[in-house]
Amino acid sequence: MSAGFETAIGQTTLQSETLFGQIADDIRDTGYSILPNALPELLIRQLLGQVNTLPADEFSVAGIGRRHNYLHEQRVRTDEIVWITGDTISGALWCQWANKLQTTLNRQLLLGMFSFESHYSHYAPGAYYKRHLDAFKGERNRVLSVVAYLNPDWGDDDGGELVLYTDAAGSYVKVSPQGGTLVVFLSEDFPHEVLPARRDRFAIAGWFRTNTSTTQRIDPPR
Ligand SMILES: O=C(O)CCC(=O)C(=O)O
Ligand SMILES: [Fe+2]
Repeated sequence: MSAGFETAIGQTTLQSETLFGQIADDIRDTGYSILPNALPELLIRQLLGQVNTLPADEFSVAGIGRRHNYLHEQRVRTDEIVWITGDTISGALWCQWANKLQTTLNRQLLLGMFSFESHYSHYAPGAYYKRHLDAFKGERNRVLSVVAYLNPDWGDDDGGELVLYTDAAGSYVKVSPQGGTLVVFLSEDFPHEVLPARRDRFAIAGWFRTNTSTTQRIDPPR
């Protein structure tokens, strides 16, 4: 590992503490946080580098729901995903970053987050994800959603915005999937959708979960 790399990581660690504090404040105040230029540039470069070298056959058509009720529902979403593991350098850096966020938010907000799962997503031109919730009330499963965008130079005409509905009256915030932008929100509280893009759109979607293990069933599955 070069000295430059270590320095870069050192710098991002300091910035991360400020950033994580900001996310905690936002979640406490409104339940969501939208921060442009939030992810360390080095991390974005690494993640985009990896997603761009993944062979096409590693992506699978995304489904709705988990395990037994896993459906391929063309009408709801048309993106393709690859689950992220810590087995690659970029995957490990991302999981390390998410882990630090988890620790800070657990300490400041007492959310009881226990594990993290995330995937790369690729939306080909025209692909979309219709309005949905990432978790259902009462399940206490996915607690917090995190979306990180990897697209350099995303233009106003490129589409592909995330629309986050912020109240029952239908107010919303539109977020451009510009590289480095981070969106964090309480999974049960914010319906959202992804509008069709005019160019390839790369992102990471991740979820912090609580531990709902019983003696019969180990959850979350790995
Ligand atoms: O890519 C995005 O902007 C959001 C993706 C999303 O909502 C999901 O994967 O559940
Ligand atoms: Fe979602």
